[in-house]
Amino acid sequence: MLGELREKARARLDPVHWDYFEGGAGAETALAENLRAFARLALLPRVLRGAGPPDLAVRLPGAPAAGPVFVAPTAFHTLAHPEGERATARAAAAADAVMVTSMAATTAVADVAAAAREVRADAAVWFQMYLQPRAGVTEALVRRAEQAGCTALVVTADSPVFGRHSRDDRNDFHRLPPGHVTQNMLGLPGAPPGRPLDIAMSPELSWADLRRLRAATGLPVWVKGVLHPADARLAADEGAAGVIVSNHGGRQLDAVPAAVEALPAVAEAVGGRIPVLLDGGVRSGADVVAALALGAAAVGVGRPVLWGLAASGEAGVAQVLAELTGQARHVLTLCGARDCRDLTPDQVVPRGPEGMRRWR
Ligand SMILES: Cc1cc2nc3c(=O)[nH]c(=O)nc-3n(C[C@H](O)[C@H](O)[C@H](O)COP(=O)(O)O)c2cc1C
Ligand SMILES: CC(C)CC(=O)C(=O)O
Repeated sequence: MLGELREKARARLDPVHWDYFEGGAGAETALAENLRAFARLALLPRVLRGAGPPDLAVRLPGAPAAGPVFVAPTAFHTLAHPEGERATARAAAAADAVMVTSMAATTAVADVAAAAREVRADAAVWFQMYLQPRAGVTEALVRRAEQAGCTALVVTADSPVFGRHSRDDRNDFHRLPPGHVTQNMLGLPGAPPGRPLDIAMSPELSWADLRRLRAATGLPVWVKGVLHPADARLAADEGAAGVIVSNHGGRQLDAVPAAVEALPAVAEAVGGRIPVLLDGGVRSGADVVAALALGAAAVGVGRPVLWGLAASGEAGVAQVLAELTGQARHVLTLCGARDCRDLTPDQVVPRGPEGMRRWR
């Protein structure tokens, strides 16, 4: 089903925009590995545990009762569908999925949050941001997110520079076509009148900037793009609400491991002090359950949401979230789990003859 939506999206989209959504950095090794790494994993169910139908609700800072699948932040949804992020937000709210809206969204955060709340008064919308070096910009964005009613901030830390997306270079796709605007970037300090401020990436950022952000807001602050266990430990020390293990869908450093391969060491380093989320390559309920068993509290999906949106707007995103959540429920039941936390890392083994080695 996801495959069908993907093909429908490909057929509908301008090939240049398809390449932007679908592509990765460099040779697209990390992008491919995100999928291959899940394919290399098998699940070991437990039996006769009297578990009953699983309870899928997860409890996170900024989302007290959401499903285990969230919408990872992706830019430029109006390129996929005229209703853009509003359609995504409505589908996410209806599915109890946290929507992380991007600072590079083509709909203002206030409008994204309002669309979600039309569907559910307590819908969780989080705001993703790249900390901005220009004075006052980050603060202004934080105020907008707070005023919009966002319940958490997500700081993307894996982007000290823009990733080099080979397909975008080939297509010379480096700015939005007329009619599409990064609405969050309008009217900020330094923005040209009537035009959005360019998003800046800065290699100068440090934990001190995260500290400043935390001092400037009462919202929980997640750190996205953590792969090294030592950084996960630092994030916990620094008071982050949680970390998101992610290689940015293979769009930043191409030499990194698959997200799910980085997850176990991060979960171990954090030792339950803060929740760990994961995104990158999640395409099935079995992928969701494998990540939960390896220590994720919930998992994000990026491209599948864009496929749904491009294929059929809000209904397409709803289909993607329903499919993944429905599969996850089925797989949890087959694994004998009561809920999303009732799984252990020993229930995930490598596929192939080596998989069961530890029990021999
Ligand atoms: C088209 C596209 C745009 C993205 N834009 C952002 C963004 O604005 N901010 C961000 O933190 N991550 C961004 N990401 C990364 C996603 O949040 C997420 O890490 C990734 O898509 C997960 O992998 P998946 O697409 O395999 O599910 C983007 C990813 C894609 C595919
Ligand atoms: C506007 C970009 C910075 C969005 C992004 O993070 C990406 O395309 O991966």
